[in-house]
Amino acid sequence: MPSRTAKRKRASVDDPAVLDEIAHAQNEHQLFTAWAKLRGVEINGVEAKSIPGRGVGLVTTKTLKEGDRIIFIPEKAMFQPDATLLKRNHLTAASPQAQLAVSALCAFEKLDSSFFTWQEVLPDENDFKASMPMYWPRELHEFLPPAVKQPLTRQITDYEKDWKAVKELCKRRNFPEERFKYFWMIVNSRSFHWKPPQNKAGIMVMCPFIDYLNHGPTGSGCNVLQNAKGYEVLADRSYEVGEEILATYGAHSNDKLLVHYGFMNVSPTTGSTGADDEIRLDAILLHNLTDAIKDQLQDVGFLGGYSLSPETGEICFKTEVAIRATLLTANEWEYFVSSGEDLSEDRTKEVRGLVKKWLREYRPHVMGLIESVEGEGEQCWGQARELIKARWRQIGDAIDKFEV
Ligand SMILES: C[S@@+](CC[C@H](N)C(=O)[O-])C[C@H]1O[C@@H](n2cnc3c(N)ncnc32)[C@H](O)[C@@H]1O
Repeated sequence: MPSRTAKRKRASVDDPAVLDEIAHAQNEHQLFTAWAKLRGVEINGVEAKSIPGRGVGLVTTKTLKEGDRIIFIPEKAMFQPDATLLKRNHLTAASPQAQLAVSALCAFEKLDSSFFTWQEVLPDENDFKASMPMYWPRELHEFLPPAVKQPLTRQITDYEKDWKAVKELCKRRNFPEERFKYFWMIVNSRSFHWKPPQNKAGIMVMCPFIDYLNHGPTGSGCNVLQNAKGYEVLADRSYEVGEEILATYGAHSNDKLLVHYGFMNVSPTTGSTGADDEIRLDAILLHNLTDAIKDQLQDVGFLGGYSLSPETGEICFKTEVAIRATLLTANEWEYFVSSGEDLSEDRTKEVRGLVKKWLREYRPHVMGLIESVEGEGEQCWGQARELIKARWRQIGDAIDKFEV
């Protein structure tokens, strides 16, 4: 039988401790934390705090041991798509993101919304305009590296399809497109996948409080696990008081982090962009490969998807294959494709030498782009311009560091 203390951990509407927290809340984050507890969220030893350059994040208020449960979000505390609304408006076939975004829009924007306290701690449209490429004007998109443009184009296509699906409902309820777009972006940057028990279909949900967790690269985040009752966050190591707790959103490159979350991973001490980052080489390689070689690569599924790790200086296997296609005989090349090894002597140096030559030839283009982002045009969209320049500088640094 669970002990009384264990039972008391979950707050109820008349929990005096939580009511006291509400009465003494000094800011919107403390109020929201108490509100989340009333919805059933369990919080152990962390609080929401401003983190320079990261908005708000979760910081420990006591020492924690590895494996300690820091947060628990029961299913009932999650914000889920509104099945009735979706059915009535024939939106059950819309994308999971559209379903959750339009449900959140309708629930959060109601005059008597019970989500007001949550809304108060979410980023606003201006935050998104400053950081999310989807919000930037098309003229600025032109300056983005190709590896950012690619997921951005996909994101815009997905968004447009979702807007088309919900447009009628939004019109009927007098929600301008900007409000749907805002909730679409909220869902994009802070939702979770939830697989309800009893084999029901998986859905996208929003989880109050857990969505304060900022991202850390692979290996630096706490453990966010799903069980039959909800989501829990466990300490991945021991923590001292005042440390930020991170979660890993995925092993994403800075290109993807920028498009989907509006930031890039950079170590404040070393400037390193971390082991998850990669510099895409497609634009460079595809510019230099002949059409015949491209056809050859296409046949074996190796056309595109080339990358360089800025952390280790390694080039990916696809790049190795593509460059070897220009250097080896058909027999030697096929042997490498199937075994990952050179048939006779090791050609790695030659391969890297050619990559270095092509990277050097591309370098002035990087400089030129940094200068043109700075140059002409109005100086509005300042933060957007800084982000674009920062990514080009990271690409430039990786090129400069590349050794044969
Ligand atoms: C799930 S929310 C995390 C909470 C958020 N910081 C806030 O203030 O509400 C995700 C957003 O947090 C910010 N973020 C997360 N991790 C970050 C990091 N490592 N560096 C900078 N910003 C980060 C980005 O704006 C991202 O879109």
